[in-house]
Amino acid sequence: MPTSVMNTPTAPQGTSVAAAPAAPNTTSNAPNTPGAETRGRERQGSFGGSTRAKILKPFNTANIKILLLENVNETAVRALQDQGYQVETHAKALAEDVLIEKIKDVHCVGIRSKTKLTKKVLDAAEKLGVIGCFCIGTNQVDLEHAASKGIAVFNSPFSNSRSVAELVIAEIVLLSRQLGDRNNEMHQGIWSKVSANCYEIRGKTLGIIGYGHIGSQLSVLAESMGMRVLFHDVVPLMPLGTSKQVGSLDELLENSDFVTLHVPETEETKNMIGEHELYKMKQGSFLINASRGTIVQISALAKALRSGHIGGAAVDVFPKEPAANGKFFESELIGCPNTLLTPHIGGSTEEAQSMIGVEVSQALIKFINNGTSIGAVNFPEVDLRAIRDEENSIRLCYTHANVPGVLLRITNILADHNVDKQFSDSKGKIAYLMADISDVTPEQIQDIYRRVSETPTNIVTRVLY
Ligand SMILES: NC(=O)C1=CN([C@@H]2O[C@H](COP(=O)(O)OP(=O)(O)OC[C@H]3O[C@@H](n4cnc5c(N)ncnc54)[C@H](O)[C@@H]3O)[C@@H](O)[C@H]2O)C=CC1
Ligand SMILES: O=C(O)C(=O)COP(=O)(O)O
Repeated sequence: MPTSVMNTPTAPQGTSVAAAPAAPNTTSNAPNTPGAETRGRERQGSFGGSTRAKILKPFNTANIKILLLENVNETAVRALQDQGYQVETHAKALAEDVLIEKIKDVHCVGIRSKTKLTKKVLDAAEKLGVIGCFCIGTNQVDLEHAASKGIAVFNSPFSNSRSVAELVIAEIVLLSRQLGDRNNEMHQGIWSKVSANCYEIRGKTLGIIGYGHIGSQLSVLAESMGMRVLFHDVVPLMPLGTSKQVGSLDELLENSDFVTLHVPETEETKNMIGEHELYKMKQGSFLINASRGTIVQISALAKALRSGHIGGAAVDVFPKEPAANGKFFESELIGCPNTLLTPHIGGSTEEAQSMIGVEVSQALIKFINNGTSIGAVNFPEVDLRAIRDEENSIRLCYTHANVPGVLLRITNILADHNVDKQFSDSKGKIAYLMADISDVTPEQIQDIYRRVSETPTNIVTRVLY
């Protein structure tokens, strides 16, 4: 059972904000930064008129350690520091052995698409309670294993969608005009003015595979450029504008001038585009991949480009990407005709990174301070309305195995207390219960904590004051 600042109270001396109980390995009992406290109150507002909402917190927030990797945006660093947390930042992804050492005693880790949080890495994380993916994709995290350890994972589901969609629009025009090749030639001092096989995109058909946040945004932009849009998705979706959902992947491939991929990396999407699919595509058509590198078979694509069957490709993501800027990149696609290669920059804009920083840091703060798991990708989504700002009121957050009989056990533990409100939900093998309890003495808090955390189904028990 992980014991950490985030989940283990010891000897409460009171329940007010300033006198929050010390965590087990706490050396200082300093109160929160006053700024954070005031801001928190403003955010939560008044509660039922005269009574304010209570600012919940996991003990002394200065004890919460956050590790941010891969140059997570400054908006997030500031927001987390404003809460009084200790924040360590790194510009790059860390090598696995370094990560295993660093992650040992942090309560929260923030990553982007490169850091692999595997079972091995997660098992080394003794105190980890929450992960923030400061991106859309969450395939780099072993989500199920994280959930089994009571670790909630949050991402930013759409803050960089527009940036990806705009990049793809640009690439459609660039491929259609062979701009990558012309640009390379000019940089080598070669003047080569050609119009053969260069086209307007007006009236051409764009085939979108995966009509989610990015695919649907792209659909609107492409139609405004005069394109016809077809899409393929595993679920029936409302077509935007005059776009049309087709019945199969093959139908999309056979009828599109441009094919663009916007699916997540899953068992089903790995190697989704190989030789068979490329040769289903029209002669001279174009392929764009800004989803995940494993979705397209690179050797097959290189072959189809060199043979001229595929007229050009724009590839932003690769099965193996260098760990950091300046590291060597190699791919069979280097040197292929009319092929645009970019270093995974689909979501790399100032706007997107700043919005992602705000969005994910807020989700992390809400989970750490309030127990709120709304928006978690691997965890039951649970929230309660604000707790009354009264001494002796607490919030119990209980992550447990999703098996019969648990709620009865918890009800028995809480039977003699005043449970103001309670909500619980489950996802797969785990469940999460939040309960606000009033009029409890410090001794009773200890007793509730001990009895709940000793239940056989316990994964993580936290008490917030
Ligand atoms: N290059 C970059 O920098 C970025 C890449 N991405 C990648 O783009 C992916 C898509 O992003 P969003 O549009 O936000 O995701 P989303 O979850 O909103 O949409 C994905 C769509 O794909 C569909 N889908 C899933 N499996 C499918 C299958 N086998 N066949 C057809 N459709 C399938 C889903 O039903 C859904 O509609 C992300 O998972 C991420 O990997 C996202 C942002 C930036
Ligand atoms: O949002 C995503 O899924 C991306 O692929 C963007 O990744 P990044 O934050 O640029 O490492």
